[in-house]
Amino acid sequence: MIAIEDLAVAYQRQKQEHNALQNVSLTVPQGTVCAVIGPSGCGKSTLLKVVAGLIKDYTGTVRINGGEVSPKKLRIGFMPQNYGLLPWQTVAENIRLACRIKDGWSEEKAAKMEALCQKLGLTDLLNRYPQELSGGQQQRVSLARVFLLEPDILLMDEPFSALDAITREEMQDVFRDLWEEAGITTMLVTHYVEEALYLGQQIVLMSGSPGTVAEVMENRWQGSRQWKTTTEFFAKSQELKEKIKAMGARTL
Ligand SMILES: Nc1ncnc2c1ncn2[C@@H]1O[C@H](COP(=O)(O)OP(=O)(O)OP(=O)(O)O)[C@@H](O)[C@H]1O
Repeated sequence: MIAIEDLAVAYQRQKQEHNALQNVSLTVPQGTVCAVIGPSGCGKSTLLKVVAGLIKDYTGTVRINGGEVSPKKLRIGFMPQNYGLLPWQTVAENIRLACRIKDGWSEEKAAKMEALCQKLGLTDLLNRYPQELSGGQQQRVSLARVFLLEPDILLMDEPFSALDAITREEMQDVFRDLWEEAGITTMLVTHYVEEALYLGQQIVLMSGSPGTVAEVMENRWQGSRQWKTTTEFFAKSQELKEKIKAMGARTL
């Protein structure tokens, strides 16, 4: 579980403090996906960086499974928008990387990696380098790496936004299938309201600036392909887009 209470973050710019986040409180229950949406610059990435332990200078409390945010003690899976692959390492080396650092390598991990690669269609690409792959393939490598790690929490910062619409939807399904098996507590930052409505059990709408939680919605249809084709889904998407537009931002 991720529990955030009264979080505030300020950045220093030109010798002045600028509040990026203020009064942010939210809870992500164990084994659920929380989708965070909101206008550009409202502090979504800042929020993820705090939970990832990358930003330590904040006020308020952030607890993961009841304890402090400690990347040394916890397994934190982080998927950035640009996939975060090392260009000088092959696909296989990239997938093994996080596991090797955390646990060393084992036969069990090798078997799990083989199964994941088969599921993700990566078996024939293992000796290639990231720059020899399409965006969708790179995204699959990034997913294989993070699911092989079996993290305590998974943080995804606009993971599918660099992909074309068809590949993006395909990758949402791939993620949904992997997540359903692993049930990892996940925070997903996205610009796409449809993605939030498809993948998030909880949808957190943030407003800026400083960024704060404007609304929290429960979404009991999460993960349902059928829900994506309903007029209700379309209406809900429009409603969310209007809310974000009303905050003075463009959304997709
Ligand atoms: N390192 C930094 N130093 C100073 N200001 C920063 C820094 N990083 C972000 N900011 C500012 O903090 C605010 C929140 O930024 P953040 O990247 O968290 O927003 P975001 O909601 O993720 O934006 P986007 O949707 O465009 O990616 C913005 O006003 C941004 O300009």
